[in-house]
Amino acid sequence: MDDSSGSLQPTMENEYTNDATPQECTPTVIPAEMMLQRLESFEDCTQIAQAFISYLRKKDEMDPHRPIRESYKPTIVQQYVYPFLANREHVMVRAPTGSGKTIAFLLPIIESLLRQGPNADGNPRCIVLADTRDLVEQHWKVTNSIVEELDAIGQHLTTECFIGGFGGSDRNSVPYGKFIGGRVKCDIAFFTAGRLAELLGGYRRIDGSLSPKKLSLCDLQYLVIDEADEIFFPQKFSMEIDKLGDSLKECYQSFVSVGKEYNPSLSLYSATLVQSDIQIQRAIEKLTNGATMDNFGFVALDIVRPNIVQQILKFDGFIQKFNALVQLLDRDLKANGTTRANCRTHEHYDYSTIIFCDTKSTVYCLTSMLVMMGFYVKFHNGSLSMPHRRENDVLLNQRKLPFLVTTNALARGIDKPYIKHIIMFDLPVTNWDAYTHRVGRTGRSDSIGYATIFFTTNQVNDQRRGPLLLRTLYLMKQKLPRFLLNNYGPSVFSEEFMNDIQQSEQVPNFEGDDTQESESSFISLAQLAGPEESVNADGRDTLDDDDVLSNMTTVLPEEEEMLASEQNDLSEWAEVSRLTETRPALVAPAKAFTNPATSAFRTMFAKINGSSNAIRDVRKDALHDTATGASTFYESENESLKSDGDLTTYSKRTENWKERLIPKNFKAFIQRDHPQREK
Ligand SMILES: Nc1ncnc2c1ncn2[C@@H]1O[C@H](COP(=O)(O)OP(=O)(O)OP(=O)(O)O)[C@@H](O)[C@H]1O
Repeated sequence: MDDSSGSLQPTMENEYTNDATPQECTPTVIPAEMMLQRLESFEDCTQIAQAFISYLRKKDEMDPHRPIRESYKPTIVQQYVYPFLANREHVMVRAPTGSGKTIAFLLPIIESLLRQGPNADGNPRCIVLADTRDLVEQHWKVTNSIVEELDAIGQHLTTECFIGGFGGSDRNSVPYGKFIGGRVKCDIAFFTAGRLAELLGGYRRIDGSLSPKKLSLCDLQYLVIDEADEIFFPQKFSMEIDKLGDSLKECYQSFVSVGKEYNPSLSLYSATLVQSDIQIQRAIEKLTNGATMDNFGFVALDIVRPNIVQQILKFDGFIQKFNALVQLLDRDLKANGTTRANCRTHEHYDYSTIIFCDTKSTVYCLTSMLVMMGFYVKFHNGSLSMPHRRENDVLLNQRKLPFLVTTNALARGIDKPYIKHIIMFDLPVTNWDAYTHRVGRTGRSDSIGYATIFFTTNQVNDQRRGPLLLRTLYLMKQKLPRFLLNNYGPSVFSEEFMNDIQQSEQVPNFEGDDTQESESSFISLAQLAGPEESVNADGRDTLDDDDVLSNMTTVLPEEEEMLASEQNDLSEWAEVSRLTETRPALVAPAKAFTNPATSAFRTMFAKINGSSNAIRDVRKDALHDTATGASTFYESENESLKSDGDLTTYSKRTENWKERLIPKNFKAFIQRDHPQREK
């Protein structure tokens, strides 16, 4: 035990203290007896420790960017979650991205299931739910790797993974999601929300039929919900969660009727989970047998991420953003020792980059444009078919892919080696939490990562995202750009804190520059982590439209085919528009061009093709000039939120976020000031 007085533990490497925090709160004191229970060493669960250590070592070997570890010990979140799950209690967990939440739940659950011996009826004893197919598949693969290690020491567990997305003939080629006697039979089952609801039976499918029941919850001991705040986000998976709640209630009732107890542990995880979130509270009511917040343990670590160096670049318009993107990608190629001309055939990428956009249409347009300019780039979004996702996955794992353009579909949970740079081409629109998750795709497990954030000055950013961004940077222990501080500081920080800053020569930079990596090959990117002027709206060191156009190369035929076939896959983007036969061909869904946000691209396409008439299926009223495109989009986005009646939800989320209390000294804390849950 580190502190028998039970006082707050500085559990992260973060000794920073500053009294003028945006909001003050007294962290909960950890009772001394609680501190005793944490798992300080893997060897404390001797039976299976070796399997986990061996898995972690192999994982580290796959990514040389990670720190070299002589020995392995549980991360902070793993230490504190362990006692809750070992005692099969309910727990909510908020811990930074890349801090090891997956092992935090797998370790105690696997240990407990192995200790109990074989499962007589074969129904799942643990269900793990996550928000995207990619993440569910990742959890399943991590578990299988550990199961393989366990097999080697004579310990056996079975797993199955159930996700959708394999339509038609693909379904038969999927080697998992197997049924035994028409039922789900395994120890640990992994689901997306839709597949789980479907397999619970009585779930209305798209064709109107009701699904047959293939899954029984009667042996369930653990229900794990990863990215819980996303799963419970209003209107996202509410039908699926209702279905799960109904099935659990049936079990509670049937057990009570025969005088037995049924009380599976519910555990929720996310880097942005908030205990006071009303959606979380409602979900708890649905998914437990009358449990309240008082019956939950709450493990909360702050989102400090000094190992992810974040730089904010400010722009006035869309074209400038694109110019900067091109420059950044060129620098990233240089850091990998290659150039645009050779990037398709480059042997191994030591640093891959993920570019986040807010809409599918921006993803399509950006991908098309970058391909035209000679970059080797693939795209991802929620509509992409599983075979194409798998293709991207393989390319990334083989280090063949330098750039992936995506929506939030890849924002959460994905843990890939070699992702070194995150570019946020758009800031998150509806849910600010996505910021934390997006930048968290790099800097995994204490490695160094870089994130470049594009900030466009417009009304919505001014009113909402500017302050949110400033606050988040502060909480993540990042450098605060002067322009954000001047514009939004007063609405985020106390007067006292602002005065301190104004008097200081330097903009606060809580870590200094020593977080920069020494690897010289990457220094070009690291150097960008300076002030916002590096690539900026002042025209210095940027290309103008004509430069951009002259830099374009013809789309390679196979790339064109790939884009066409991938887009043809997607029913909502089925209509593919080819702009010209003779000039550099561009393939993009016609619908993409009706989004004002992408009007800048459309204008460029028009230039390439000589005349805007060459663009088919473009609504005339959606045509904006490049300078106003982005701001019009943000205004219209605000309008559509209003007209959809979503504005209340949006502001509620925002307010909610503002209410989030971070301990005064940014130290990890654990809350356990409630009575033991009745067993
Ligand atoms: N005890 C440990 N020691 C060293 N590395 C670890 C340890 N536990 C987990 N890791 C590694 O840390 C990485 C991140 O873990 P994980 O994917 O569970 O993060 P996470 O907290 O779930 O992040 P996110 O919020 O993004 O989902 C993984 O590659 C994992 O192998």
